[in-house]
Amino acid sequence: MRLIVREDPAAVGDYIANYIAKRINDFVPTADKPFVLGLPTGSSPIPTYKALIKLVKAEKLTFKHVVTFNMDEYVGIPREHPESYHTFMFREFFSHIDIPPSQVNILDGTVEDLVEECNSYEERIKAYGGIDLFLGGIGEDGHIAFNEPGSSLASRTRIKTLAYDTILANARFFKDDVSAVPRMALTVGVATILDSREVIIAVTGLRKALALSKGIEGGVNHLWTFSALQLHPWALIVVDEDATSELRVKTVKYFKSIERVQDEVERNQAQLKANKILLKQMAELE
Ligand SMILES: N[C@@H]1[C@@H](O)[C@H](O)[C@@H](COP(=O)(O)O)O[C@@H]1O
Repeated sequence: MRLIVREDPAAVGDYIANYIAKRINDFVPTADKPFVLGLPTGSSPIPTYKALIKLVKAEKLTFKHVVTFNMDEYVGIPREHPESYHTFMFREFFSHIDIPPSQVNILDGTVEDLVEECNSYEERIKAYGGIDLFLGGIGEDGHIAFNEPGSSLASRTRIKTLAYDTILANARFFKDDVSAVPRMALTVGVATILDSREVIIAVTGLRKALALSKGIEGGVNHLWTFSALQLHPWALIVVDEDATSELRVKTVKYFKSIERVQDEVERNQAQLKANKILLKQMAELE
């Protein structure tokens, strides 16, 4: 696991957007071999979406050959509802980039057979060869997607009853009317996320500080489902300064030193490469 600390949510968004853009561009996706990207809703990924939109508008990135799978969706509110995750994704992201809507996958919480919807979602992910990179956020209680405290760490896409904490936290999107917040959701499981080749989590703000420390400094624990990422070989957590408030100074220093050393290694490698090119040019001149 790596932890990257940036000053504020905007800097977190820029870092993640550039990281994702590099991954997609290096992958060189085609129609036959698309890049498969997992995506979240919530306020945490908004700066990332804004920065990705800028990259697309500057023609430094295209989503033409990217297929997306969203983490979750409420049960029982229509897709057109202003607070459905379907509406959120098109409003905040998809309608501003060049992704063909047919390449967007979002769970449908309005179908009659919800179990079948969840099972076929897993099948669709498998049919694409799995998710290359899953971007996520976390709840204040450390949940990832809608894997509420106590969720199985081996869980797959399924129906979940929301925790009261989550209902209260999400009431802000429903004019603070707690009774209007759906009680259930469809969500990818912890194991679905762990299966992806790479996971990036954005954590910003003081209210996420306790969850961040539990997830990073505590053990793997189903009460803080985000902590399961400790089992992932390629997990990157990108946070702002406020979110580090509950971490030990030593933890923050440790992860900052890793980034510093890595930057040094990359600089040295770039210098070595430049030296080699120079030597080759000199040899050709002789
Ligand atoms: N299902 C979503 C999660 O995927 C998201 O991570 C969380 C945090 O949202 P925010 O980023 O707005 O704090 O909200 C919901 O519970």
